[in-house]
Amino acid sequence: MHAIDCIVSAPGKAILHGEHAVVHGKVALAVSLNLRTFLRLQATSTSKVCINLPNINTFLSWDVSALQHLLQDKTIDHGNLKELDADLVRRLREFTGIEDGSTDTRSMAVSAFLYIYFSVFSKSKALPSLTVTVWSELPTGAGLGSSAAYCVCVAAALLSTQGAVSCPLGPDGDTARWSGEELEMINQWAFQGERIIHGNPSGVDNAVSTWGSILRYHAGKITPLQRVPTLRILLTNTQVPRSTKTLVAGVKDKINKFPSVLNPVLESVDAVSCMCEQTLMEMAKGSPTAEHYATLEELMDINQHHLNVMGVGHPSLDTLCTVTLRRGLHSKLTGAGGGGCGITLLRPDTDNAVVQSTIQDLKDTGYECWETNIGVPGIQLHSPHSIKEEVMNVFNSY
Ligand SMILES: Nc1ncnc2c1ncn2[C@@H]1O[C@H](COP(=O)(O)OP(=O)(O)O)[C@@H](O)[C@H]1O
Ligand SMILES: C[C@@](O)(CCOP(=O)(O)O)CC(=O)O
Ligand SMILES: [Mg+2]
Repeated sequence: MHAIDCIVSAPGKAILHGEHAVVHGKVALAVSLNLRTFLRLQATSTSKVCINLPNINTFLSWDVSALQHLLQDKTIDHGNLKELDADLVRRLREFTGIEDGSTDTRSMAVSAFLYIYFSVFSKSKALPSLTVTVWSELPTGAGLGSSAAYCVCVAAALLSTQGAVSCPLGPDGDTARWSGEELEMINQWAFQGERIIHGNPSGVDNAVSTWGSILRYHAGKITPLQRVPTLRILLTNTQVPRSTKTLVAGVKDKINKFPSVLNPVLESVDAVSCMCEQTLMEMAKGSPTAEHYATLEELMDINQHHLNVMGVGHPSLDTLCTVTLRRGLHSKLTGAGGGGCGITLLRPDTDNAVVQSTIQDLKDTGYECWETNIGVPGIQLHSPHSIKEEVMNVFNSY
């Protein structure tokens, strides 16, 4: 089979409320971020599948014939996106030598790519020869959904090149989006990749990366928030590395150990998400008041305490909260926690001098910090001339 060239990009996300609780069926609110992952797929005639992942210093290739061998006598149930195909996972492990439960960056990225590649192309007569290069503006493993943006890009590019979804870019178009039905398919395949990387993902990250904007996510149900006030958010990366898979597993262990203690905490997080949603809707209807912002700030403080109770806090995140509170600003971790990133809510009238001093305080602590834009579009298809020079330069160096 001959693949078709394409370039796609998908955004990262910040979870306003509900991380971890969402894995256990509670409500989460999440927003897309203006930091994107870009993927270029090139059809080749080298009889090889090559992946270039410069963010994680991984450059690998396999002979298509060896990959074809792995699929021998294997039937893949394409309709079953409810769970991972355990036999395919086992074959992949044997082929790559990656151990079960591995949480190292390279193993997870390679396994997720190969899993989606095999599943998508196993229907085709022959596996295609191609080169995939992925480069991201997102920090990897820092709570901003880089794994989901990666999986959404891989799923969209492979499904497009296979023909399972269209290539909606016209001859003169710069960027294009897929139909709702096609996005649903991309999202489901990306979720399979997230299962490899997160172990037991809720699906909120891949949903935001696929659809973009601001979403309420509850037990697989995705509801875009129609009207929200403009939110100003400061993002801080504590630079403390952590693994989502390990943190998610740790919360599950705690719930199993102390169900009567942890279940009410999850219920309370659910209430925080719902109250935040309600407040945002009220703010969008009329003119937002200082009281509305005070409520949003208090909810952030409460949820940060919940997350500490779940065991996903970190001294670096405590420092973030303390440093920002000295300037009157409220913060919480975002994503899986254990280090990684936090968000700080700014009011529309927060003085620029206060913002700049806070950013400086956090930089002095050794953190990266910047004001971000939220609510950007989800997965997109790009023409090569619409891609930023910086990204094209990365692509062209492989
Ligand atoms: N640009 C990228 N290139 C290759 N792998 C990536 C990229 N972005 C994310 N990943 C994969 O996702 C993993 C990080 O996922 P995770 O621990 O869920 O953190 P987060 O999603 O918060 O960034 C990395 O270890 C890697 O396997
Ligand atoms: C902790 C969790 O709620 C979000 C994880 O986000 P991230 O991988 O840390 O960006 C897990 C999930 O929803 O699958
Ligand atoms: Mg992730």
